[in-house]
Parts: sequence; C-alpha cells; structure tokens
Amino acid sequence: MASRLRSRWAGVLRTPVGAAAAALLAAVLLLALLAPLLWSARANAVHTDLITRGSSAAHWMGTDNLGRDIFFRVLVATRLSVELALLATVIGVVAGLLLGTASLSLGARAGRLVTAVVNIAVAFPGLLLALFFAVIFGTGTKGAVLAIGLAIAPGFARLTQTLVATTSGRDFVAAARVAGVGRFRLLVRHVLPNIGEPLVVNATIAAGGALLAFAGLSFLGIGVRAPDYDWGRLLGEGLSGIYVHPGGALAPGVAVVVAGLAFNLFGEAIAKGIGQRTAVERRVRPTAAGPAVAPTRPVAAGEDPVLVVEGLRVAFPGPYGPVTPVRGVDLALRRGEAAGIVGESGAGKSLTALAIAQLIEEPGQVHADRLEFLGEDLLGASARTKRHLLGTSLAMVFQDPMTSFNPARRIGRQLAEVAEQHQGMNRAQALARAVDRLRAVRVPAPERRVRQFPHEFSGGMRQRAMISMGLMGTPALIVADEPTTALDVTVQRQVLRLLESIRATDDVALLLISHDITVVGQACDRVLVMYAGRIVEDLPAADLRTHARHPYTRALLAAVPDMDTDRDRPLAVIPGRPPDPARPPGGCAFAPRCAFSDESCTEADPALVDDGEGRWVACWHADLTTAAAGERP
Ligand SMILES: Nc1ncnc2c1ncn2[C@@H]1O[C@H](COP(=O)(O)OP(=O)(O)OP(=O)(O)O)[C@@H](O)[C@H]1O
Repeated sequence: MASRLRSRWAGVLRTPVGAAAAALLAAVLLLALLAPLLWSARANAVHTDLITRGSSAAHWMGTDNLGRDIFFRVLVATRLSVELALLATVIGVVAGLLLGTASLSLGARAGRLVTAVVNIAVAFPGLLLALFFAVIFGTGTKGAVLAIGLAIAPGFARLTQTLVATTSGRDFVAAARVAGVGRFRLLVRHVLPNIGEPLVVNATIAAGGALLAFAGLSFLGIGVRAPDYDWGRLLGEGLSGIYVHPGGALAPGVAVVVAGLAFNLFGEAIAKGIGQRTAVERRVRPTAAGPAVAPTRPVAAGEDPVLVVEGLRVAFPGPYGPVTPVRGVDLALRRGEAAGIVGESGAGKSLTALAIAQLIEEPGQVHADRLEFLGEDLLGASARTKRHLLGTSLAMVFQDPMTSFNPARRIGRQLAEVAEQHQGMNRAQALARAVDRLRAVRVPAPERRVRQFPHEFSGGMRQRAMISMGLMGTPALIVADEPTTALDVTVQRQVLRLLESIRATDDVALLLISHDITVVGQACDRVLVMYAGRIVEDLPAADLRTHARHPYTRALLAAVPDMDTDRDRPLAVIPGRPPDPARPPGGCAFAPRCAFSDESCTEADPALVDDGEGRWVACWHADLTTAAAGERP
C-alpha cells in the first residue's frame, strides 16, 4: 500500500506539470524559510535619501516611501505570506474535517444538523465569508487568519461529507461496525485513511486560494498590520505609486501570482495523477517479453480455439524487485468447452482471469508468449480492436456482483449500456434486449426488474443479472471468477446450472475459477490445478478422482469430506502454507508441503508432462502417486 502510494506520488512528479509545480513550490517554501534570515536587515533598512525611487542597479524594484528596498521586502514577506496562508488552511481543513465527519462522530441526528449548516455556508462565496468573519474577529493578522480559515471550512466540510458518506457505506466499515468498533476509531482507522488522498489534494489547492485571499485582505487594509508586512500589504503600498514607479506594485503582485500558481498547479497535478489512476482503469498491455519461467506444456489449441494462452506471467513491482504471482500459465479452450482452474487462495487464479480479460492495472505487468482470443492476437491488437472484441465476445462474472454493479443506476440501464456501446443499439432497443437477457437467465418479471436498483435484487439474482450483462453481446467465452462463493448452496447450484445451460445452448466456452475442487470437477470438462502461480496438473474432470497424480491435487481431493468420510477422525488438511510469491522456492513450489519430496524436488521445478492420454502433471514423483491412483485419494 505504502509503496503503491509512493509510486503514485512519484508518477505525479514525473509529469512535466507536476515536476514544474513541485520545483516552484519547493522554491517558494525554501525562500519562505531562508529570506528573513538572509535579507531582513536589507529589507528593513531605511534610507531617507532614497525615498520612492524607481528601479536601479542597487534597488532592482525601487524603494518605498521610507527608502526601503522593495525587492528584498518582497522576498522577506514570503515567510509571513506563506505562513499565514498555511495557518489559515490548517484552520479551514481541521474545521472542515470536524464538520464533515460529524455524521460519524456525533451520530445521525446531529450529523444532519451539521450538514444543513454546511450546505447553507457553502452557498456563500468564500471571499464574502472571509470579509464577514474579518469584521467579526476584528482587523489584523489574527482576525484575517481566522476569517480565511473559516471561509475555507464549508467547502472542505462538504467534500469530506461526500467522501465519508461514500466510504461509510462500504462493506469493511459495516464489518467494523458489526465488530463493535467505536465511532472515533472507525473514523480514524477505517474512514480517514481511505479518503485522505482527495483531501490532501484539496488542501493544497486551498492553500493557494488562502494565499490569494490573504493578499486581498491585507491589500484592503484588514489583514496584516504595520510593522509586519506581507505581499498584500506591499501591494497596497505599491499601488498608490504605480504610475510613478510600477516596480513597487509589480514585485509583490508577481510574488502572489507565482506562489498561488505553485500551490494550485501542484494540487492540480496531484489530483490529475491520482484521478487518472483511480477513475480511469489503466489497463496494462500484455507484452511478449518478461521474466523467465519453468517450461510448461505446449498448448494443444484443438479445433476452433476460442482462447489460447501460452507462458502467461503476471508481475508486480515489489520492494526487492518484481514479484511474479503468475509464473507461466498455458491453457486452451475450444468452443463450448469448460475448464476450471482450482487452487488455494493466492495461487494466482484471479490474476490469470484478469490477465486474460486485459484487466490487470498498473503497476502490474502482463507477459505472454501467446495470447489469442477468437484468433485475434491480443499481444499485438490495437486498443480499439481489443475493446470491441472483449466487450462483445467475452463475459466476465465476478465473485461479488454487488460491487460489479453501479449501486446508483438501474439494472436495466447498466445492461443496456453494453448494447448501446458495442452493438450500436438505441436506448429502447438496448432496454428491450436487457429485458430479454434477464429473461434468458431466468430472472422473474424482467420488465419490472430492469427498473430496479442492484440493492433490490437478491444475491443470486444479482449474479444472474451479472451473467446476463455478459450475454448482452454474443459471448464466445465466459470467465467466471468464483461466481458462486458468495451464494448459498441452493443458489450456487442454480447459477452453475445456468452457466451450464448457456454453454450447451450457445456453445460458449467457460473458464471457471474456484477454490472448490468439487464444484470445478462437476461443472467442467477439464480441471487445471494451480499452485503458486503455475498449473501443476491438467486433466479431464472425469479422471479427477481416479487419475489425479500430483500430490497437491490428491491432497485437495482428500480434504473434501463426503458421505464415506470417517466422522470420528479429524478432517484432512494440507500441512504448511503456500509460498510467498515474493520468495518462490528454488525447485518445485509444493516440495516443502509434500510427503514425496526429496532432493530432486528442491533442485528444479518439474515441467508439465503428458501421460499420453490427455493428462498432464508437473511432478518428479508422479509415478509414485500413480500406484495409488486407482484408489480414492
Ligand atoms: N495488485 C497486486 N499487487 C501485488 N500483488 C498482487 C496483486 N494482486 C494479487 N497479488 C498477489 O498475487 C497472488 C495471487 O493473487 P490472486 O488474486 O490471483 O489469487 P487467487 O488464487 O485468485 O486467490 P483467491 O482465491 O484468494 O482469490 C497473491 O499472493 C496476491 O497477494
């Protein structure tokens, strides 16, 4: 998380605007720090013989009505100007945060009251509020700081309220509430860390605004008072003699503009950088090069292949170099064929599915020797071709359909959007197709249901709606990533039957991902067993119980209880834990947990080898386990 955040900020600084804004801001802050130490004496030295002089070699911007050097006064004023602007921003941000989080910290009723007050305050222009507060708090530095701070607060509170409302509706906050986490802790631990980024961006921009507002108040004479001076006061003084020598007004004016720009541009650059990465999904182009992988089996594409994947690797940058959770996956699917990927949590199943659907986001890297969908090479295809191909011919079904649907839009509109985007249908046609597709997945009363929101659907119905979204086009492949994990057993069966019937009637290939070997064994033609980023066994589902040879597959099967399981004995478990993808072991990744492992297993990673009957296994000791393969593992 921290490294991801660091890389985002580093990414922002690498853009030309971001780098320029950061350099400018650093220069302003450095000047604020050093100028009073270096040039205070020169800035305050009175020369009665040099009163209101124009620019000269000795005084670049001329002198004021006491003969003081305007250029050095502007430099020295940087500290007070920036200091006061930052102080006002801190007051505004803290007040905004307190008001914005009131609904969480004070409870719903008091929160509603605060929201109403904030809504009214937001309606007033900031500078008007600042003037209003300046009159209340009295003229002078303190009054101006409080005035500007409180003028910033309503806008900031409004933003915080919106962000808090979005975040507190999320599952992890609900879970923390159920777990009895107190309000303050909920706010500090669960909500604020998730809304911090936009708040920081806004605070930076607010600091730029505060700087300008301060200059305005001081210029009007209700800000900084003599003998102190900030840019606003210098501007006010300089303006009276602007026609005689313009330097007196120009220098503080330029300083206000440059410093204001530095804050605003920096804030904008961060907002843009962060926004790009959160709002727009940055898909990663798969590339042919990549980290070396253990040799795997050549892909038997078969007739009419829908999907051919060879040597698929997915890597992420890690603190000690790239981490490769998917280390060379090969698979091929024909029309109407169903293959299931099974494995423990963290094996790389979801990443494989996401990589196939081109949904891996930066900084992830997808590499493959071959990645073809419906004969189109996804490695070389243009973004437009891929979008069209995947948008119309690939259906993706995720584990939690609640998060896959936009909660604020009606189901019908969300389904229709697919047809409008990819099939050029008009609104009415697309909605009619949505009704038809919902009917196809056996959602009752689809005409009424299209007008409902996702929360009005039951879990099973949402999952069907998700599948129907995939069926808005004419998919050749459905990739279903744990589609039934969130559902109860009865609904699970219905969803699996639905996928099966779609496959049978429309000849659609299915890639089903599950951690449940029984589900995969029942719903698929082939079972691909994945361990630590590799396929370690690939065999027909019909042979699973009788011909599985990899100790891991056999251990997975043994861990499934059935009617014959001796209830007096503890359930079988696989000892140990899967390896950390950041530190893959030298040889076979399963060796540390395997009863058959010996030296050969730790020396080299075995390749997937064929037994000549369509079963592939990557194990140095597959023959040892074969002896027991006739029996139930
Ligand atoms: N964005 C990411 N950045 C870094 N590592 C990641 C990222 N996404 C996944 N991983 C790592 O890749 C590995 C495989 O993740 P993946 O989600 O594919 O597992 P999985 O087999 O689908 O497990 P599960 O059944 O729990 O979903 C995990 O160790 C995970 O921590």
